[in-house]
Amino acid sequence: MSQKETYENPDLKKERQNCPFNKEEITNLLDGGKEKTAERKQLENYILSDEQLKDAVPMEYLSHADKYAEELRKACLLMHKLENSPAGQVPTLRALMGAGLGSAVLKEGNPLALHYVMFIPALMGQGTIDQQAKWLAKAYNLNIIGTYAQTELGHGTFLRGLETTATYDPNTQEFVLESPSLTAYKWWPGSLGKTANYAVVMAQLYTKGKCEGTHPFMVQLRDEETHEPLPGIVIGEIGPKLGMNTNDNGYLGFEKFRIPRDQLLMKHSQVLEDGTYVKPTNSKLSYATMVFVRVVVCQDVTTNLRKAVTIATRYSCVRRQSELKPGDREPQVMDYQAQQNKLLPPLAATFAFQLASDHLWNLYNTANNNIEQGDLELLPDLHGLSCALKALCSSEGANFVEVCRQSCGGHGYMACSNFPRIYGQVTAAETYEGENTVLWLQVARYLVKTRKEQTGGLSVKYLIGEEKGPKTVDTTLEGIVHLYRRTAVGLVDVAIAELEKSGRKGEAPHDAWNHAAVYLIKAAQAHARLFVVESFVNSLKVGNLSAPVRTVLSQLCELFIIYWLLERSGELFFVRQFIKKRLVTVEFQVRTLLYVKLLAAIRPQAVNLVDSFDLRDEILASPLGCWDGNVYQRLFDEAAKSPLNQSSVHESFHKYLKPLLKSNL
Ligand SMILES: CC/C=C\C/C=C\C/C=C\C/C=C\CCC(=O)SCCNC(=O)CCNC(=O)[C@H](O)C(C)(C)COP(=O)(O)OP(=O)(O)OC[C@H]1O[C@@H](n2cnc3c(N)ncnc32)[C@H](O)[C@@H]1OP(=O)(O)O
Ligand SMILES: Cc1cc2nc3c(=O)[nH]c(=O)nc-3n(C[C@H](O)[C@H](O)[C@H](O)COP(=O)(O)OP(=O)(O)OC[C@H]3O[C@@H](n4cnc5c(N)ncnc54)[C@H](O)[C@@H]3O)c2cc1C
Repeated sequence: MSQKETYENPDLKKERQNCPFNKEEITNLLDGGKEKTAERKQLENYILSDEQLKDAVPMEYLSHADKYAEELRKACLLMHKLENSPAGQVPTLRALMGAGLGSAVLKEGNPLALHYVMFIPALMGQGTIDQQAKWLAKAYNLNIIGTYAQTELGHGTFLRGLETTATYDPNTQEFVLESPSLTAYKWWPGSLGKTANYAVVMAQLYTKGKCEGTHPFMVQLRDEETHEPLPGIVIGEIGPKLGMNTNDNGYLGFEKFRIPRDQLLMKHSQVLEDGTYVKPTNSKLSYATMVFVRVVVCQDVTTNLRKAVTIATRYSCVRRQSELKPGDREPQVMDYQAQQNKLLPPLAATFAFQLASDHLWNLYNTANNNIEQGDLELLPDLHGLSCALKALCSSEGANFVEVCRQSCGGHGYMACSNFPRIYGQVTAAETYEGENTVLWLQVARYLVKTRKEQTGGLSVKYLIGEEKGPKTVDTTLEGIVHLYRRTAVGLVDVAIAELEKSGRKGEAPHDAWNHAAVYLIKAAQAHARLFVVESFVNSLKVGNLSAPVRTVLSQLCELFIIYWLLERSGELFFVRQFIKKRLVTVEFQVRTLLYVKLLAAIRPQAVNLVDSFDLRDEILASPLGCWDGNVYQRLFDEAAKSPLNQSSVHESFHKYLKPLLKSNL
């Protein structure tokens, strides 16, 4: 392991004895190879050995403004360290922006995240070669710091409803940016409040008196020297949030603010000098930056889930409570089947989500390269799958993190457990980059279209043509994946039937769509789950895995597939043919038995599995999850840091409590 302590909790020590598989093999698998693991470890040593990047006091004890200042200090220091990073700049940046290494230093969100996660990608995806030449080097060198300003006070989801206008003035060859109402103010963009001095701003483009829809504009917001907002720019921070409090989300208004014509990012559409508008090949190309972020969010929430599962699993093997066998020593809480039922499905989910996210990342790269060559064929499938997996990983991830917190009892409720921060991050991903319900409906639109038109991309091929596979109960893994497939197809058909029923009643298509939302969302979720389980099963068929690693991963795969089936059993009842054939009842009896057996089979390997994630204590940032299992001492040490413990009697006693006590005498 990366950290060997002198103390090791005896229960954890026992858990780690006789591990039947090579932990490093799993670590390498998750990192993407032995060399990548070595590179990651080297980078972690480089960053985490720097004393200046350590917190003097826990962040919870700082004011809102001090938290921001402290995190900005560390974020800037990290950028200075980039230059000499042993891992090279790009891998270092990737590690520093997300929930892994970066979160060990910047626990409540990186004030520079949006610059790298959205501003630079927007420039690359939306700017012409000339525009990239003008801005990209400046952005990479941090001569300018940007964000992505799209959401407004009045609209986040419905982009066609955005109110900010950019009106072309051919006389001066400028665009005039304007916020025509309070609800037109940009509201939410990360880093906008205090950090960024530039932004890619999405605004309704008007030229020759006609609105051409939302387009991206490169806009300077603050003076490069003084950092004061430029005249015509109204800017500020929106205040404390449930989590991510050092991402300085902000607001922004425009008062007839002028920018040159060539600051419309013109890779896909242009406005010529005389104001002539040149259309893009596909109007949704201006949404491409969001697609990229949806893809990386899947990876990010998976890393966060891994942290939560590691903390909860180690703690559950250290924690002893109650009585299992009368008269015996109190058992490790992990030995309760109920606790295994809480923790082993999320443990399995970390593998399932990572494998599906890897698949999505590959699709993104292929589709993006094709788009660069003018071939948009993969775009609908990429949009459908990125929406589906972003919504699935973030919603299931947030639920699982909460279960992990609950599994740690009272101590899980402490801020220092790190669950509040992890939850704050994962649940934010349910909302940002497309609110999940809205994304499910986008997925459903793609599924319905595919099923009806019998044409679609690779991820929806199963909806085209006749259903293949066994029609009766088949208890093999393939058989159960087929049940997922039949459910997914069945739910799309149920949704279509519902739409057609409304149509026959004379409802307009948009009303029919609204009235079928419950079915449409269920169909979209079943599709996403099918994709995840298929990726998991297929990944285990290929790959150079040793027999012991294949065995434990297969157990996790089977457990996860059955867990979801049991959890979502209600959905099977929507598919009429399942009930007719009594398939549901028989399947459940068989599966529940197997699920319980799998819990017992995986239980002894739980600590070894989370150890193989190889997450350093600094990244877990929780006394409950440390490698050494010295939970109680560490909780005491954390309590000692409370400002209320710096004196035996707090001054407020004399001010408020003492007079009150006296008055009662
Ligand atoms: C490494 C670390 C990673 C991450 C974490 C680190 C830090 C995190 C810190 C901060 C958070 C980071 C980022 C958050 C930033 C944001 O939140 S930015 C704002 C994001 N906003 C949204 O996502 C808005 C959601 N809304 C939409 O996307 C759209 O409005 C809509 C899709 C819901 C609807 O758009 P419409 O124009 O109305 O379209 P439609 O009529 O429904 O559909 C028309 C057709 O267009 C297709 N389509 C829609 N979107 C896309 C797309 N993106 N790509 C391709 N195609 C698209 C749709 O499928 C329809 O096709 P048809 O063939 O059926 O007509
Ligand atoms: C932490 C965080 C960071 C963010 N960072 C950025 C950023 O950097 N840049 C940026 O531009 N934005 C950012 N955002 C904004 C974010 O992208 C939006 O909040 C998000 O897209 C949701 O939009 P909304 O707030 O308008 O929600 P709404 O759309 O108002 O959602 C409210 C409810 O209405 C429902 N609803 C809306 N439309 C439909 C529909 N068509 N059918 C059915 N139900 C519907 C939703 O499901 C939801 O339940 C951030 C948000 C958060 C929380």
